Amino acid sequence: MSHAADPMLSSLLSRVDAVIVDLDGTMVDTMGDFNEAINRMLRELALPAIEALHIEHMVGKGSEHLLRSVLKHVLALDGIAQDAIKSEAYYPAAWASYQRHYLAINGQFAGVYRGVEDGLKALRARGLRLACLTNKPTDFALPLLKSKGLDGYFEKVFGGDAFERKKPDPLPLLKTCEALGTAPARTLMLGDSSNDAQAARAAGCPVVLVTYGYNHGAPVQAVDADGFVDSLAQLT
Ligand SMILES: O=C(O)COP(=O)(O)O
Ligand SMILES: [Mg+2]
Repeated sequence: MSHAADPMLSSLLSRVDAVIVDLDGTMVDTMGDFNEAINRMLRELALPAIEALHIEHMVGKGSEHLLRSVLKHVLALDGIAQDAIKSEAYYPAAWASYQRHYLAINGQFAGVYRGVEDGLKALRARGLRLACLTNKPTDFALPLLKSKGLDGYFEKVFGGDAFERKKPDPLPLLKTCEALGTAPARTLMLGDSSNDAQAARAAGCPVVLVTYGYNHGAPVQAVDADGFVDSLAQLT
């Protein structure tokens, strides 16, 4: 599908040397993987199942945060101190089980969004350097990118465990710019959620968000960003 060139996007792309691309909700629709791995883990721990819709609102701040939110939800906890202790008691077993199940199904219930490969090819054709920066653990991200044929586009891939803090903290973006050797002001963040946008703003990177990903159940257009695209193909 061809898209009319967007003057705002063209101007933005002409002012950057590199693009940092988010993974979940931006390149790959991983909700099926999250749903499958989480519910296999819950079954193993004899806990109640959770619906995909609830999971979608919990994705974005890394797997540790996701699991803590899931445990709190299925244990129907209300946040008092006693509940935190109860939820934490499940956490080590939940984390071990979740990792095992996620790695076993990684990519099987996930698909690359339409327009992603065309968009990445176009960015490379402009001579832009590409890095993937996700809050997903690096050990989940690397095999996923490979199985979806996306690994070859990126010079660097950093997961949520690569640095001391995750997005929305600016640190992972600043470290990625450092690894690419590019100035933050000339490095575009391409993501799907407020985590990506807040991290980009704080790092001094321009930011464009896709409109189809996971933004904690909130409308992404309300997030402070430099632009929005319905498909990465709009970057062509
Ligand atoms: O795993 C997550 O929490 C989200 O990952 P993302 O940073 O690629 O969107
Ligand atoms: Mg994302």
